[in-house]
Amino acid sequence: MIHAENLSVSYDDVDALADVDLDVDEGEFVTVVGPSGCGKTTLLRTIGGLQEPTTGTVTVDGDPPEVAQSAARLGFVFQDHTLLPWKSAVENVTFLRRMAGKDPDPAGARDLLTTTGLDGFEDARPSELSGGMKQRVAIARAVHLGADVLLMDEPFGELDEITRDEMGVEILRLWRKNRKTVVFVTHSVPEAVFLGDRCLVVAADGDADPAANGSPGRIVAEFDIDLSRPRDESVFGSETFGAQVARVRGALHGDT
Ligand SMILES: Nc1ncnc2c1ncn2[C@@H]1O[C@H](COP(=O)(O)OP(=O)(O)OP(=O)(O)O)[C@@H](O)[C@H]1O
Repeated sequence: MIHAENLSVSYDDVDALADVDLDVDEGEFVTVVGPSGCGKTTLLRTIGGLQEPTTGTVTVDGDPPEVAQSAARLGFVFQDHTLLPWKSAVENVTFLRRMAGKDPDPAGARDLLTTTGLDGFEDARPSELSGGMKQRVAIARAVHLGADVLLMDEPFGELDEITRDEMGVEILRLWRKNRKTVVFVTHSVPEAVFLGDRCLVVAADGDADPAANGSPGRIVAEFDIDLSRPRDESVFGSETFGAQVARVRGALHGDT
């Protein structure tokens, strides 16, 4: 579904990403974990057609990302939820479909808001919602758009740990139901392991030494996550989960 080959991205004086080869299958949930500044957002933006690669190519279902984006086949969920403050939750959810020229389907949007735990808040404005609730609206909006691919950049980064765990369970439930292809960027190793079929570790040389900089991020390790599905909070206490988290942490610290 997503294919990237020999991808590198440089900004004016920063080499952000290099040598990325990546294939994500249809319906797969891939997580990307790595330290701050290693190029995770750059990777996601490049897959989404928001950033031009310096070298290499990316395709989404065989098309350039810009084509996939304009056909509303890509949905984005970012850390700052970018809801329209003057619109209600349900209007925010229907907005992108309307913009894409699709039937806005408010009844479907209301169902989706119920599924994401926002029953009774469909007509509330963003200012009346907590951070977690706003993020649920943003996720419902991306799913409602009907995109095949969801690109999520630290969507739970601003949330407290308990809400974050709940949102993880929620997103897996939605994913099971809608079977999207997901690329999910996070700083959190446990989150990356809990959510993913596969976890990519991105790091740059010198990440262990924050004073060193200048080298681009690369995919330095990749793990198939060996945890059965469906997964819920009970997974967190399991030995297998702990072992997988340790393996990913090891790779982040350069122990591969
Ligand atoms: N528009 C830009 N112009 C110049 N440099 C940029 C730009 N966007 C990102 N960078 C630089 O590229 C590198 C990678 O940034 P990126 O945001 O992709 O990393 P990240 O892993 O997502 O970081 P974080 O986890 O903190 O969000 C960093 O050195 C960053 O400062």
